[in-house]
Amino acid sequence: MDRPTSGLPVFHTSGLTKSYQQGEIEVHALRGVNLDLFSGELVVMLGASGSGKSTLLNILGGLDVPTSGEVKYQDIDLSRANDRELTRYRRDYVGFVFQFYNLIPSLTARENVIAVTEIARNPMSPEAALELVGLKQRMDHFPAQLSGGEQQRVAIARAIAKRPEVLLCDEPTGALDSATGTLVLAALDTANRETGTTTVIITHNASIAQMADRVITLSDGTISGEYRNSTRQDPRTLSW
Ligand SMILES: Nc1ncnc2c1ncn2[C@@H]1O[C@H](COP(=O)(O)OP(=O)(O)OP(=O)(O)O)[C@@H](O)[C@H]1O
Repeated sequence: MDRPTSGLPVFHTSGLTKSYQQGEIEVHALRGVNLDLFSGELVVMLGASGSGKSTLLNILGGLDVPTSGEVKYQDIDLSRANDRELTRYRRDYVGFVFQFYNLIPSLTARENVIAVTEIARNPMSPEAALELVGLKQRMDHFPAQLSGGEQQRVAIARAIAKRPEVLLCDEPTGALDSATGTLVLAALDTANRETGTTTVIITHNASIAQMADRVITLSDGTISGEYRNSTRQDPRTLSW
């Protein structure tokens, strides 16, 4: 079933630009992005390599700041926030999932999640987070005893255990084969449905788009396309 989103934008960007100086050359990673993201929706962001996807995600997540333009999370102005405010924003509101899982090798799956829940304001239990991603039976395994897909699901459990308002995923299946990637996408789908966390997944892979409420395409630093799926497809039924 397609889950309606609330209609309230949680993120608002207008005229967002980001440039990097590389020696003599100025690289324009974002060239004026106008975007609203709505509470609870699952957005897939597509685009060729170099189109600006990671740059945009990093700005939404408070890991980077724009060169010009506006970016707001609710009433928090991320374009004007200082380092301390951005750190607090990330800690209190944002979960990240990256292509590489960044788990601590000497800690079990459960302990990797506990490392986050111990410092969160209103966490779910580590066991509940691991169960949500289908790893109930693997909680006491170390990363080296888990497959790539299982490690990524631990990383998702770690990201959602603090009940973030926003879950930002940069190529979460980039290092995985399609069967394993499907389980990771299913974990993200379940986490979004069950926790209501606004979710953005960036990918090169257009076949993932059918699992989204909304699909946004970036080309050359701007939004070149946007559509809403009439129904969200279960990622387990996607072929890619
Ligand atoms: N820290 C940086 N310094 C200089 N240039 C950068 C930096 N980060 C990104 N860029 C440049 O900005 C442009 C957009 O990069 P970005 O990583 O956002 O694209 P992307 O769509 O996520 O690409 P990919 O799919 O390959 O990860 C690219 O030309 C990239 O080389």
